[in-house]
Amino acid sequence: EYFSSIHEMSNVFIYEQKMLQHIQKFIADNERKLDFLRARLDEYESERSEAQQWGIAYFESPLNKYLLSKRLTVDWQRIENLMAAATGEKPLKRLQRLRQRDNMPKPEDLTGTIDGLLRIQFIYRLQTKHLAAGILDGVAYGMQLNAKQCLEIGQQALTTKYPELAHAWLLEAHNRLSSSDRSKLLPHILGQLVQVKATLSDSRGVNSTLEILKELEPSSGHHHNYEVFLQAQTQIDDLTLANPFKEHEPVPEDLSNLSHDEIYRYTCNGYIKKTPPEERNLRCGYMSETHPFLLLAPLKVEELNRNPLLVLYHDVIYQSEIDVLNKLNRKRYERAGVVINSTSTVSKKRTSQHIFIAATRHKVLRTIDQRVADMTNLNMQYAEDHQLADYGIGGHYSQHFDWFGNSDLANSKCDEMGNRIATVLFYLSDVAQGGGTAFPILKQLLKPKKYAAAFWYNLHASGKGDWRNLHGGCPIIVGSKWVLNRWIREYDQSDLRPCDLWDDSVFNTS
Ligand SMILES: O=C(O)CCC(=O)C(=O)O
Ligand SMILES: [Fe+2]
Repeated sequence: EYFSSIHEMSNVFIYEQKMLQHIQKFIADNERKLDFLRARLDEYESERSEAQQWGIAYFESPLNKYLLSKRLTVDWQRIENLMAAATGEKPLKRLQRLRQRDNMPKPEDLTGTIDGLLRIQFIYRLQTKHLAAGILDGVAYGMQLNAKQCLEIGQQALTTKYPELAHAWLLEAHNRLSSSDRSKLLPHILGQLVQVKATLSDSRGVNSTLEILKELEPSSGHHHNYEVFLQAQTQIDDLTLANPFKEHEPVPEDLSNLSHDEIYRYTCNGYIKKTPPEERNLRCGYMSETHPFLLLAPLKVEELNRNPLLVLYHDVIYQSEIDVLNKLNRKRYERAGVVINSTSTVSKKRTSQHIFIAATRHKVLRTIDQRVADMTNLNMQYAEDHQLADYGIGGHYSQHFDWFGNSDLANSKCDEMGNRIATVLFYLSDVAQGGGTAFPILKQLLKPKKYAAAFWYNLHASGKGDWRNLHGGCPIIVGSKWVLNRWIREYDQSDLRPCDLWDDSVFNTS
């Protein structure tokens, strides 16, 4: 979807360093040329002023005649050639080549970046004035956005689906106007505000604004005087102060009656969570019951939900194993980069990158699977390939079920291995801010914790998909996220998780 992987960003950051060197070369080449031309200018001027002192007698000397004719032929020709020559072509070509590289951000990546930022702002209810001041969810990053950048974000918020955020960004652009960009940007801000009003079906103050905008148009013949600007200025206040509104909708008092999108959002941002009485019965401790080996090496397990079961195992993957996964990941990734050369494919890969690796590829993958078998008491012979996923800034995976529904069944995704009975999700990295795994119906938000793994069943004992395990990866605010999915299939689990006609979903009403 967009330019987001930290790996790619650091690559193009290095290219930018080279691009700076090419500008330096370009400037140096041109300066040398200008220095040469300046020297000739001085030289010819002094020769001419000498000639002028001589007067007409100057031309009587054959030597002077020679000098003048030489100048006007050979020397001036050289100067003409030099002036006509494209100087700095080489650094320019090199610069262009760098900018044409596949992994350079394209215009659609820029809009994607802004979309990601708006999604983060919307989901985590971040305030525009904080974002513009470089504060992300309470953490200050020591940078500021200028009026023009705020205007650009506001414009895009309007074309996407966030008119309230557009409004807030346009006001922020207005607050951040400097005296030098005021005359240029103010009309744009006002024009966009009028469109926001139209989107919000609020016509108050729109007509008078349109009149002012007409006055501000360069073609209107009016000189841009201070008066009109003052009017425009107060118009912004009229447009907004008269109609104060919130950039984020108020949090509903009753969070139990919302759409899937909304409960997911309120779980990501922490408004939906278990109450202390709901948490009271959950256990936490060392698990040693599933496998004899675990009596020797018990696993630290935290129960996050009882029915349906959702648990988090701590410290169940090692750094040495993550290092191997990283190598396997990188190799595959580079190869994919060579095969895929159409731009859209490249930009799609940037959302969050998923790759599947067969357990046969490396011993470590089989060791991990043995541990998963101990953790889940399930048979790993019928599991899908290991799936590694990378998320960058703003990267997310909206709410979904891991089990296959009827349409997937029809597509025969659910082959002889059956449906996905359970999921084990390993966190291979910490995430600085955001990026939790949200289970809105279970009211749980799992913060990625490196070396930990979440485990849950996707199916009821009857084999029917359990919709209570609706979940998703919340957008990353700061940092990147790397996970490993183990999807375990139904086939051959009957000894371990006996099939049952009994369907526990009937106890859950909604
Ligand atoms: O990244 C996450 O937190 C969730 C990932 C997930 O649900 C999936 O890959 O199916
Ligand atoms: Fe999932």
